[in-house]
Amino acid sequence: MTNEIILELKNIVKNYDGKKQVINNISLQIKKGETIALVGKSGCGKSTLLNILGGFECVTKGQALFNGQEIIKPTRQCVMLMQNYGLLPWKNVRKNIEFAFEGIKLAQKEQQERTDYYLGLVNLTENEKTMPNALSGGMQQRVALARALVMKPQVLLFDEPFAALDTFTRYYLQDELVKIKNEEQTTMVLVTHDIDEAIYLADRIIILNQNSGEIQKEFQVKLSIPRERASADFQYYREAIFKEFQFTQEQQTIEFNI
Ligand SMILES: Nc1ncnc2c1ncn2[C@@H]1O[C@H](COP(=O)(O)OP(=O)(O)OP(=O)(O)O)[C@@H](O)[C@H]1O
Repeated sequence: MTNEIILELKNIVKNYDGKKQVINNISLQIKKGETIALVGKSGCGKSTLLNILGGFECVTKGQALFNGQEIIKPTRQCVMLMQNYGLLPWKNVRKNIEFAFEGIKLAQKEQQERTDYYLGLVNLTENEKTMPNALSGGMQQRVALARALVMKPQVLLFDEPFAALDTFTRYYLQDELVKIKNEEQTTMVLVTHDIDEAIYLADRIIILNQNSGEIQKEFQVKLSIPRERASADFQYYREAIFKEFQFTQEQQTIEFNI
């Protein structure tokens, strides 16, 4: 991670159709190479914040900047990976990855080399001719990851990337992300409901508050990489984050006593 700021939110406010503010005066600076996890209860605005960073939503007030420039539309420098992978079912793995080169001028040789490299990085070299419907969910997500990486983006945005996968596939893909982070120094912002995933991957965890639309708390995760899920230090962060959620629960009115 460097000290250079790559993404910056300056006092942003977001409301849809003039309704309640989903995001209320959030400011955030993200450094080049940093991994940020956005967590919070359902509806607190995590995806909205990610969509603003990706250029899919505009802010109502304030500024969202990428390398100092206002974010106005999605670009190949800041790529979003969705939960549903978005693969083209009629193209094999290799062709799905190469699809990323559509519309850009890049020498054939460079396209081939990049595709080979990232197929290897996500461990899919042997499956390059396989069609998406013959791949497991985890493999499909790895294809989507490789397709994003061949563009050599500066930022990867993930909206609950592994939520649909079983626990062990999720662990495996989390390790893939750690590997990519080490090898590519890509800045990553991920929305997740999984506290362990946040602690395992992030340099910083941002908890958004559902009621106020503000940042409720920030945790700097000062654990060395690779992280040990069963370690006492890991548990320390789990407890601290769970406490944060319980704390807000105590503020709510209890509707049922069973
Ligand atoms: N395009 C939209 N138009 C109107 N309202 C929207 C739109 N997108 C999101 N919202 C509303 O904004 C609020 C925040 O939604 P958002 O999807 O950002 O939350 P989230 O924290 O990602 O939720 P979840 O964890 O359930 O995915 C919700 O109340 C949602 O209904």
